[in-house]
Amino acid sequence: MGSVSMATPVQELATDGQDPSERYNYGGSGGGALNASVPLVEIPTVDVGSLISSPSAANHELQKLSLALSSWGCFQVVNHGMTDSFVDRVHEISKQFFDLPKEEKHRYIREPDSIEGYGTDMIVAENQTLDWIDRLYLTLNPPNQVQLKFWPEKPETFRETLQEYGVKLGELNQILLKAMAKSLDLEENCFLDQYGEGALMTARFNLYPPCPRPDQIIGVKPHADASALTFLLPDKEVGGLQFLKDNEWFTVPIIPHALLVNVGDQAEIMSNGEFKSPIHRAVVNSERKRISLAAPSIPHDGNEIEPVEGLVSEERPRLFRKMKYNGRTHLRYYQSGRRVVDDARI
Ligand SMILES: O=C(O)CCC(=O)C(=O)O
Ligand SMILES: [Fe+2]
Repeated sequence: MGSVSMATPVQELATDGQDPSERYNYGGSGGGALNASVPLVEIPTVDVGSLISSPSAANHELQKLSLALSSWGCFQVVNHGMTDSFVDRVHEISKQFFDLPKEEKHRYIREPDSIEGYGTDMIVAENQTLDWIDRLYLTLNPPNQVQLKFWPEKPETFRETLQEYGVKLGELNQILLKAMAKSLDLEENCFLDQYGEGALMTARFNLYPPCPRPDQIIGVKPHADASALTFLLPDKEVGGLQFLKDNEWFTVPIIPHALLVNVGDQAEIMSNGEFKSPIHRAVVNSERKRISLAAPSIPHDGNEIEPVEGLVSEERPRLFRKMKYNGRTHLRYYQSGRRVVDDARI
Protein backbone atom coordinates (compact mmCIF):
# COMPACT_ATOMS: atom_id res chain seq x y z
CA MET A 1 0.00 0.00 0.00
CA GLY A 2 1.15 3.54 -0.68
CA SER A 3 0.88 6.37 1.74
CA VAL A 4 -1.92 6.90 4.19
CA SER A 5 -3.26 10.44 4.01
CA MET A 6 -5.97 12.26 5.89
CA ALA A 7 -8.74 14.79 5.49
CA THR A 8 -9.81 17.66 7.77
CA PRO A 9 -10.92 16.34 11.16
CA VAL A 10 -14.68 15.81 11.14
CA GLN A 11 -14.96 17.78 14.37
CA GLU A 12 -13.74 20.86 12.46
CA LEU A 13 -16.10 20.24 9.53
CA ALA A 14 -19.00 19.72 11.89
CA THR A 15 -18.58 23.13 13.48
CA ASP A 16 -18.26 25.18 10.30
CA GLY A 17 -21.92 24.51 9.45
CA GLN A 18 -21.32 23.52 5.81
CA ASP A 19 -22.92 20.54 4.15
CA PRO A 20 -20.52 17.59 4.24
CA SER A 21 -18.89 16.89 0.90
CA GLU A 22 -19.93 13.99 -1.30
CA ARG A 23 -16.88 12.12 -0.05
CA TYR A 24 -18.85 11.24 3.08
CA ASN A 25 -21.88 9.95 1.23
CA TYR A 26 -22.00 6.25 1.98
CA GLY A 27 -25.62 5.91 0.87
CA GLY A 28 -28.42 4.12 2.60
CA SER A 29 -28.20 0.65 4.01
CA GLY A 30 -29.65 -1.70 1.39
CA GLY A 31 -31.67 1.25 0.08
CA GLY A 32 -32.94 2.29 3.53
CA ALA A 33 -31.79 5.17 5.72
CA LEU A 34 -28.80 4.35 7.95
CA ASN A 35 -30.48 5.95 10.93
CA ALA A 36 -33.68 3.93 10.55
CA SER A 37 -34.77 2.31 13.77
CA VAL A 38 -32.78 -0.85 14.47
CA PRO A 39 -34.03 -3.08 17.33
CA LEU A 40 -32.15 -3.20 20.59
CA VAL A 41 -31.16 -6.69 21.56
CA GLU A 42 -29.73 -8.12 24.72
CA ILE A 43 -26.18 -9.38 24.17
CA PRO A 44 -25.00 -12.16 26.52
CA THR A 45 -23.29 -10.93 29.69
CA VAL A 46 -20.19 -12.57 31.15
CA ASP A 47 -19.08 -12.04 34.76
CA VAL A 48 -15.29 -12.21 34.90
CA GLY A 49 -15.25 -12.53 38.70
CA SER A 50 -17.17 -15.79 38.35
CA LEU A 51 -14.91 -17.01 35.54
CA ILE A 52 -11.90 -16.90 37.84
CA SER A 53 -13.63 -18.12 41.00
CA SER A 54 -14.54 -21.63 42.21
CA PRO A 55 -14.75 -24.33 39.52
CA SER A 56 -18.54 -24.72 39.82
CA ALA A 57 -19.27 -20.99 39.42
CA ALA A 58 -16.69 -20.85 36.66
CA ASN A 59 -18.30 -23.71 34.77
CA HIS A 60 -21.64 -21.97 34.63
CA GLU A 61 -19.98 -18.80 33.37
CA LEU A 62 -17.94 -20.75 30.80
CA GLN A 63 -21.15 -22.12 29.34
CA LYS A 64 -22.51 -18.60 28.95
CA LEU A 65 -19.26 -17.52 27.37
CA SER A 66 -19.28 -20.44 24.97
CA LEU A 67 -22.82 -19.69 23.83
CA ALA A 68 -21.99 -16.01 23.33
CA LEU A 69 -18.89 -16.87 21.29
CA SER A 70 -20.61 -19.24 18.93
CA SER A 71 -23.79 -17.18 18.43
CA TRP A 72 -23.14 -13.45 18.61
CA GLY A 73 -19.37 -13.46 18.73
CA CYS A 74 -19.64 -10.70 21.32
CA PHE A 75 -20.61 -10.23 24.94
CA GLN A 76 -20.86 -7.59 27.64
CA VAL A 77 -18.20 -8.02 30.29
CA VAL A 78 -19.11 -7.09 33.86
CA ASN A 79 -17.25 -7.49 37.16
CA HIS A 80 -14.07 -7.08 35.09
CA GLY A 81 -11.80 -5.94 37.89
CA MET A 82 -11.94 -2.21 37.11
CA THR A 83 -13.86 -0.01 39.52
CA ASP A 84 -16.69 2.19 38.23
CA SER A 85 -14.73 5.27 39.15
CA PHE A 86 -11.73 4.07 37.15
CA VAL A 87 -13.92 3.38 34.11
CA ASP A 88 -15.36 6.87 34.52
CA ARG A 89 -11.84 8.27 34.48
CA VAL A 90 -11.19 6.55 31.16
CA HIS A 91 -14.39 8.08 29.75
CA GLU A 92 -13.31 11.43 31.10
CA ILE A 93 -9.84 11.51 29.50
CA SER A 94 -11.38 10.50 26.16
CA LYS A 95 -13.86 13.34 26.29
CA GLN A 96 -11.35 15.86 27.58
CA PHE A 97 -8.92 15.08 24.78
CA PHE A 98 -11.47 15.70 22.02
CA ASP A 99 -12.64 18.87 23.82
CA LEU A 100 -9.14 20.37 23.65
CA PRO A 101 -8.56 23.35 21.32
CA LYS A 102 -7.79 22.31 17.77
CA GLU A 103 -4.16 23.54 18.01
CA GLU A 104 -3.52 21.35 21.05
CA LYS A 105 -4.95 18.24 19.36
CA HIS A 106 -2.92 18.95 16.24
CA ARG A 107 0.27 18.47 18.27
CA TYR A 108 -0.49 14.76 18.05
CA ILE A 109 -1.51 14.64 14.43
CA ARG A 110 -0.67 11.50 12.51
CA GLU A 111 2.39 11.70 10.33
CA PRO A 112 2.08 10.85 6.64
CA ASP A 113 2.23 7.12 6.18
CA SER A 114 1.75 6.42 9.88
CA ILE A 115 -1.26 4.90 11.58
CA GLU A 116 -0.50 6.23 15.01
CA GLY A 117 -1.69 9.64 16.26
CA TYR A 118 -4.70 11.92 15.85
CA GLY A 119 -6.54 12.04 12.54
CA THR A 120 -9.49 11.10 10.41
CA ASP A 121 -10.54 7.93 8.66
CA MET A 122 -7.37 6.87 6.85
CA ILE A 123 -7.47 7.50 3.15
CA VAL A 124 -6.14 4.53 1.25
CA ALA A 125 -7.91 4.97 -2.10
CA GLU A 126 -8.92 8.06 -4.07
CA ASN A 127 -12.56 7.10 -4.46
CA GLN A 128 -12.97 6.01 -0.85
CA THR A 129 -16.11 7.03 1.06
CA LEU A 130 -15.03 8.71 4.28
CA ASP A 131 -16.28 7.67 7.70
CA TRP A 132 -17.73 10.35 9.99
CA ILE A 133 -15.06 9.84 12.61
CA ASP A 134 -11.95 11.35 14.19
CA ARG A 135 -9.52 9.07 15.96
CA LEU A 136 -6.62 9.08 18.31
CA TYR A 137 -4.70 5.87 17.72
CA LEU A 138 -2.07 4.76 20.23
CA THR A 139 -0.08 1.59 20.89
CA LEU A 140 -0.34 0.37 24.51
CA ASN A 141 1.78 -2.75 24.35
CA PRO A 142 4.50 -4.00 23.95
CA PRO A 143 6.40 -1.21 25.72
CA ASN A 144 9.08 -0.97 23.03
CA GLN A 145 6.44 -0.05 20.43
CA VAL A 146 4.80 2.69 22.48
CA GLN A 147 5.27 6.08 20.78
CA LEU A 148 4.91 8.47 23.66
CA LYS A 149 5.08 11.55 21.43
CA PHE A 150 1.51 10.80 20.34
CA TRP A 151 0.22 10.40 23.90
CA PRO A 152 -1.52 13.64 24.89
CA GLU A 153 -0.08 15.61 27.79
CA LYS A 154 -3.50 17.15 28.37
CA PRO A 155 -5.60 16.38 30.27
CA GLU A 156 -2.86 15.84 32.82
CA THR A 157 -4.17 12.44 33.87
CA PHE A 158 -4.31 11.14 30.30
CA ARG A 159 -1.08 9.18 30.18
CA GLU A 160 -1.24 7.52 33.59
CA THR A 161 -4.91 6.60 33.16
CA LEU A 162 -4.39 5.09 29.73
CA GLN A 163 -1.30 3.26 30.89
CA GLU A 164 -3.27 1.69 33.73
CA TYR A 165 -6.17 0.87 31.43
CA GLY A 166 -3.75 -0.91 29.09
CA VAL A 167 -2.41 -3.06 31.95
CA LYS A 168 -5.96 -4.00 33.01
CA LEU A 169 -6.93 -4.89 29.46
CA GLY A 170 -3.82 -7.04 29.13
CA GLU A 171 -4.91 -9.02 32.18
CA LEU A 172 -8.46 -9.31 30.93
CA ASN A 173 -7.22 -10.45 27.53
CA GLN A 174 -5.29 -13.30 29.15
CA ILE A 175 -8.20 -14.33 31.38
CA LEU A 176 -10.60 -14.39 28.45
CA LEU A 177 -8.32 -16.17 25.98
CA LYS A 178 -7.73 -18.86 28.62
CA ALA A 179 -11.44 -19.12 29.40
CA MET A 180 -12.20 -19.36 25.68
CA ALA A 181 -9.81 -22.32 25.42
CA LYS A 182 -11.36 -23.99 28.46
CA SER A 183 -14.85 -23.46 27.07
CA LEU A 184 -13.81 -25.78 24.22
CA ASP A 185 -12.13 -28.30 26.56
CA LEU A 186 -8.70 -27.28 25.31
CA GLU A 187 -5.50 -26.69 27.20
CA GLU A 188 -5.89 -23.17 28.59
CA ASN A 189 -2.80 -21.66 26.97
CA CYS A 190 -3.39 -22.92 23.45
CA PHE A 191 -4.64 -19.57 22.10
CA LEU A 192 -2.23 -17.49 24.17
CA ASP A 193 0.72 -19.57 22.92
CA GLN A 194 -0.01 -18.70 19.31
CA TYR A 195 -0.81 -15.13 20.16
CA GLY A 196 2.72 -14.75 21.47
CA GLU A 197 4.76 -12.87 24.01
CA GLY A 198 4.93 -9.19 23.25
CA ALA A 199 1.60 -9.22 21.44
CA LEU A 200 0.13 -5.88 20.46
CA MET A 201 -2.59 -3.97 22.25
CA THR A 202 -3.69 -0.70 20.71
CA ALA A 203 -6.18 1.98 21.70
CA ARG A 204 -8.45 3.75 19.22
CA PHE A 205 -10.29 6.68 20.73
CA ASN A 206 -13.22 7.27 18.38
CA LEU A 207 -15.15 10.54 18.20
CA TYR A 208 -18.33 10.71 16.13
CA PRO A 209 -19.44 14.37 16.07
CA PRO A 210 -23.14 15.15 15.46
CA CYS A 211 -23.76 14.60 11.76
CA PRO A 212 -26.15 16.59 9.54
CA ARG A 213 -26.96 13.53 7.35
CA PRO A 214 -27.09 10.45 9.58
CA ASP A 215 -29.35 8.74 7.05
CA GLN A 216 -26.57 8.79 4.41
CA ILE A 217 -23.31 9.07 6.34
CA ILE A 218 -21.77 6.31 8.45
CA GLY A 219 -19.48 6.42 11.50
CA VAL A 220 -17.70 3.12 10.85
CA LYS A 221 -18.50 0.99 7.81
CA PRO A 222 -19.59 -2.61 8.30
CA HIS A 223 -16.52 -4.69 9.14
CA ALA A 224 -15.17 -7.52 11.25
CA ASP A 225 -12.18 -6.76 13.47
CA ALA A 226 -8.80 -8.23 12.52
CA SER A 227 -7.89 -8.70 16.20
CA ALA A 228 -7.95 -11.74 18.47
CA LEU A 229 -10.37 -9.87 20.76
CA THR A 230 -11.52 -6.25 20.77
CA PHE A 231 -12.35 -4.49 24.05
CA LEU A 232 -14.77 -1.66 23.49
CA LEU A 233 -15.70 0.97 26.01
CA PRO A 234 -18.83 2.40 24.43
CA ASP A 235 -20.21 5.89 25.09
CA LYS A 236 -22.06 6.03 28.42
CA GLU A 237 -25.15 7.69 26.99
CA VAL A 238 -25.24 7.63 23.21
CA GLY A 239 -25.74 4.38 21.32
CA GLY A 240 -24.69 3.69 17.74
CA LEU A 241 -22.96 0.30 17.68
CA GLN A 242 -24.80 -2.37 15.71
CA PHE A 243 -24.07 -6.04 15.04
CA LEU A 244 -25.22 -8.13 12.11
CA LYS A 245 -26.79 -11.46 12.99
CA ASP A 246 -28.63 -13.70 10.52
CA ASN A 247 -28.54 -10.82 8.01
CA GLU A 248 -30.27 -8.38 10.34
CA TRP A 249 -28.81 -5.41 12.22
CA PHE A 250 -29.24 -5.12 15.98
CA THR A 251 -28.33 -2.25 18.27
CA VAL A 252 -26.25 -2.97 21.36
CA PRO A 253 -27.77 -1.59 24.57
CA ILE A 254 -25.58 0.44 26.92
CA ILE A 255 -24.70 -1.20 30.24
CA PRO A 256 -22.94 1.44 32.34
CA HIS A 257 -19.32 0.53 33.16
CA ALA A 258 -19.45 -2.74 31.20
CA LEU A 259 -17.03 -3.48 28.37
CA LEU A 260 -18.25 -4.90 25.11
CA VAL A 261 -15.89 -7.60 23.91
CA ASN A 262 -16.03 -9.04 20.44
CA VAL A 263 -14.22 -11.88 18.75
CA GLY A 264 -11.91 -10.82 15.95
CA ASP A 265 -10.78 -12.71 12.86
CA GLN A 266 -7.65 -14.11 14.54
CA ALA A 267 -9.72 -15.86 17.21
CA GLU A 268 -12.08 -17.17 14.53
CA ILE A 269 -9.07 -18.70 12.77
CA MET A 270 -7.45 -20.14 15.93
CA SER A 271 -10.77 -21.71 16.94
CA ASN A 272 -11.24 -23.21 13.46
CA GLY A 273 -14.48 -21.27 13.09
CA GLU A 274 -15.98 -22.22 16.48
CA PHE A 275 -15.93 -18.56 17.49
CA LYS A 276 -17.57 -16.05 15.18
CA SER A 277 -15.92 -12.75 14.35
CA PRO A 278 -19.06 -10.65 13.91
CA ILE A 279 -19.75 -7.93 11.35
CA HIS A 280 -20.54 -4.64 13.04
CA ARG A 281 -20.82 -0.94 12.24
CA ALA A 282 -21.29 2.39 13.99
CA VAL A 283 -24.06 4.76 12.92
CA VAL A 284 -24.19 8.46 13.78
CA ASN A 285 -26.92 10.89 14.78
CA SER A 286 -27.64 14.56 14.22
CA GLU A 287 -27.89 15.64 17.83
CA ARG A 288 -25.20 14.23 20.03
CA LYS A 289 -21.57 13.35 19.68
CA ARG A 290 -20.58 9.83 20.60
CA ILE A 291 -17.20 8.67 21.94
CA SER A 292 -15.97 5.09 22.13
CA LEU A 293 -12.62 3.53 22.92
CA ALA A 294 -11.79 0.37 21.01
CA ALA A 295 -8.77 -1.68 22.10
CA PRO A 296 -7.95 -4.62 19.85
CA SER A 297 -5.53 -7.28 21.07
CA ILE A 298 -3.46 -8.39 18.12
CA PRO A 299 -1.14 -11.39 17.82
CA HIS A 300 2.57 -10.66 17.97
CA ASP A 301 3.99 -9.29 14.72
CA GLY A 302 5.21 -12.11 12.60
CA ASN A 303 3.41 -14.87 14.50
CA GLU A 304 1.55 -17.23 12.26
CA ILE A 305 -1.98 -17.97 13.36
CA GLU A 306 -3.76 -21.21 12.54
CA PRO A 307 -6.52 -23.44 13.88
CA VAL A 308 -5.38 -25.21 17.07
CA GLU A 309 -4.75 -28.91 16.62
CA GLY A 310 -7.43 -30.04 19.07
CA LEU A 311 -10.11 -28.45 16.89
CA VAL A 312 -9.21 -30.13 13.63
CA SER A 313 -10.44 -33.65 12.97
CA GLU A 314 -12.00 -35.72 10.24
CA GLU A 315 -15.44 -34.51 11.31
CA ARG A 316 -14.27 -30.93 11.60
CA PRO A 317 -11.85 -30.33 8.75
CA ARG A 318 -9.44 -27.47 8.89
CA LEU A 319 -11.16 -24.28 7.67
CA PHE A 320 -8.20 -21.90 7.52
CA ARG A 321 -4.63 -21.86 6.29
CA LYS A 322 -1.85 -20.33 8.37
CA MET A 323 -1.82 -16.56 8.18
CA LYS A 324 0.04 -13.56 9.54
CA TYR A 325 -1.74 -10.44 10.70
CA ASN A 326 -0.96 -7.42 8.56
CA GLY A 327 -2.47 -4.13 9.71
CA ARG A 328 -2.07 -2.36 6.40
CA THR A 329 -3.70 -5.08 4.38
CA HIS A 330 -6.57 -5.07 6.84
CA LEU A 331 -6.94 -1.30 6.47
CA ARG A 332 -7.07 -1.51 2.70
CA TYR A 333 -9.56 -4.40 2.80
CA TYR A 334 -11.72 -2.58 5.38
CA GLN A 335 -12.30 0.28 2.95
CA SER A 336 -13.46 -2.03 0.20
CA GLY A 337 -15.63 -4.22 2.42
CA ARG A 338 -13.35 -7.25 2.19
CA ARG A 339 -12.01 -9.43 4.98
CA VAL A 340 -8.43 -10.63 5.30
CA VAL A 341 -9.76 -13.78 6.95
CA ASP A 342 -11.41 -14.78 3.68
CA ASP A 343 -7.96 -15.05 2.10
CA ALA A 344 -7.09 -17.68 4.71
CA ARG A 345 -10.27 -19.69 4.19
CA ILE A 346 -9.69 -23.09 2.61
O1 LIG B 1 -17.52 2.93 18.04
C1 LIG B 1 -17.95 1.78 18.06
O2 LIG B 1 -18.92 1.48 18.77
C2 LIG B 1 -17.34 0.69 17.24
C3 LIG B 1 -15.98 0.99 16.69
C4 LIG B 1 -15.38 -0.18 15.97
O3 LIG B 1 -16.05 -1.11 15.58
C5 LIG B 1 -13.94 -0.22 15.75
O4 LIG B 1 -13.25 0.78 16.07
O5 LIG B 1 -13.46 -1.27 15.26
FE1 LIG C 1 -14.79 -2.85 15.01
